[in-house]
Order: sequence, then C-alpha cells, then structure tokens
Amino acid sequence: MTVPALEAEALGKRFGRRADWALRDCSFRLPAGRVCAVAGPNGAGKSTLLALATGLLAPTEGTVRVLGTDPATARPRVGFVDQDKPLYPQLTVAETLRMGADLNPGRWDPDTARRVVDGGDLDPGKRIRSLSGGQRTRVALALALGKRPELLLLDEPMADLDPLARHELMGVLMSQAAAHGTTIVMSSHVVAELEDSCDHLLLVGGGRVRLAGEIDDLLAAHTRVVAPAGTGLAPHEVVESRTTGRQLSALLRPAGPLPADWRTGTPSLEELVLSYLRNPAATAPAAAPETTEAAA
Ligand SMILES: Nc1ncnc2c1ncn2[C@@H]1O[C@H](COP(=O)(O)OP(=O)(O)OP(=O)(O)O)[C@@H](O)[C@H]1O
Repeated sequence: MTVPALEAEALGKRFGRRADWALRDCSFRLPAGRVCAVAGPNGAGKSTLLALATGLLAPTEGTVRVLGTDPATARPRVGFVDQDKPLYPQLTVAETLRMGADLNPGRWDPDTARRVVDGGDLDPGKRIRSLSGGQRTRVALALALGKRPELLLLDEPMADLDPLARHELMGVLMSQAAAHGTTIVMSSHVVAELEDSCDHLLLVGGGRVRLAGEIDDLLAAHTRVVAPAGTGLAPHEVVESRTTGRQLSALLRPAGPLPADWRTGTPSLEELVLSYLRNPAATAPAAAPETTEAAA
C-alpha cells in the first residue's frame, strides 16, 4: 500500500478549553496523487483542518500524518496558501520570488513560479502592498508551486480571482498535478467550481467529516428519485426527502434495485453536498479500501 498524502485519525481541535470543537472525530485517508476538494459551509472547520495538516496548529486530540510523517517533518515537501495569503508587503514581486528560491534550495522551480506570475501580467518590480487581492493570490500560488511541493494545501485559493484568472490558474494547478503527481487539497464554498477539477471530496460540516471518497464513487452510490407522494423508501438509505403536492423527491443510497416506475437520475456534486449539509443526521456511506475513508 502506498503512503497516503494525508491521514487523520480521530483528529480534533478546539481553541480553548471552554470553546466548542472546531473539528472533531475526524478520520480519513487521502491517497497520494489526488486532487481533493474540501467543501463545507462557513465555520465548518475547513481552515482548521488545513492548518493542522501544515503543523501551524497542534491537534487537541488525535493525529494527522502528512506524506507518511508528522506535519513539521513534512513541511519542506508541502506548499500552503493560507486564506489570508501572508506575504511581505514591502517586497516586490521579483524579490518575493527570489525569497522563495532562497528558502527552498535544491527544490525551487523558477520557470513554474514565473509562469504563474506572468499569467497575470504582473510587473515584477511592483511591491506586494500595491497589488490587488487577486494579484496577491497569484504571487502566493507562484511561491507555493515554485517549491515543487508533493502536497499542495490551498485554503480558498480562488475566492478573490476573476473568472478568467480562476480558469487559468486552475489549469496551471491541474497541469502541475498531472506532470509531477502533486496531491492538491483545496477548500472552497463553491462546490460547482470544483466538480470538473477534483477527483476526491472531503465534506466538512459542523466540525466533522460528513463525506469522504472518490467523487465518482460517491456520485455512483447515490440516486435522485421522484415517486408518488406517500411512497415508502425503505430499505434504501434516505439522505433527504421532500414532498411537494403529489410528488416525493429524494436523494437515496439504494440498498438494491429501485422500482421501475420511479424516475431516477444521478445527482450533481453540488446536489449531493447540499443534501448532506441540509441533513446533519444523514450518515456517510462506508468507504472503499485504499480511497479516502471517513469514519466521522
Ligand atoms: N484562532 C481561532 N480561535 C478561536 N476559534 C477559532 C479560531 N479559528 C477558527 N475558530 C473557530 O473554529 C470553527 C471552524 O473555523 P474554520 O475557520 O476552520 O472554518 P472554515 O470552514 O474554514 O470557515 P470559512 O469557510 O468561513 O473560512 C469556527 O467556529 C471558528 O469560529
């Protein structure tokens, strides 16, 4: 079995003894080489999970292993772009990239870093403090990618980019993943945006991992159905059901063949995610071995 890129075991974090848990009972395994979406609403625990993986936060309970070791040891092999994109405001773009090269001797890939910066027509002589939010994101991504990380952790990387820049930078990320087998983990609220790029999902809600696994497997395990109101849905696992007039609509995990007179369809990733988030009591499907496993 290959070493997972990220592995959490009963991981939990709370900020202070009396505080609520920001993240709790979080267990999953992300194989290397995947592009993984970390989705969930505001305050779900996405940033906390990424900060624990970088070692910037210490767990209150449980463990997280990164590239087969502890987060501090793995740090030289990990790139991280924080939601706040911390950069030195007084440095120019060129000086920032030089700093990236100095901090990563033997690993630094100047061509990739320059390609990311050039894609935004950024003047290398401009100071970081005079850049827009989206331009800073571009520099932060250039720094993280120039490091040639084996694992790239991105917290809301696309939030302040315009649609063109988003598309272009997503392309850069995907080509990096394909060329170097980089594992990418990126958080976002916009699930539809991740559907085309990501092959794995970690859905965090209320501080717990609600769903985890290969997106294709998760979608294939669920069916959208429309049946006459009052239809019994047993023995199927119901994630969500709603009756409007004479019609019952539901998202199920079928336990066997469905009646031929039900209308059925495969949900979109967004439908799946929203159904689980609207229904906190819905349980996750059992994970397949050697894919991301949730045991929340
Ligand atoms: N430094 C901190 N001190 C105290 N509480 C914190 C701290 N950081 C996060 N929290 C709390 O932990 C919980 C999870 O926050 P987190 O930032 O991980 O969520 P998130 O899913 O990234 O949210 P968003 O999508 O809004 O960025 C929230 O209730 C938040 O208030």
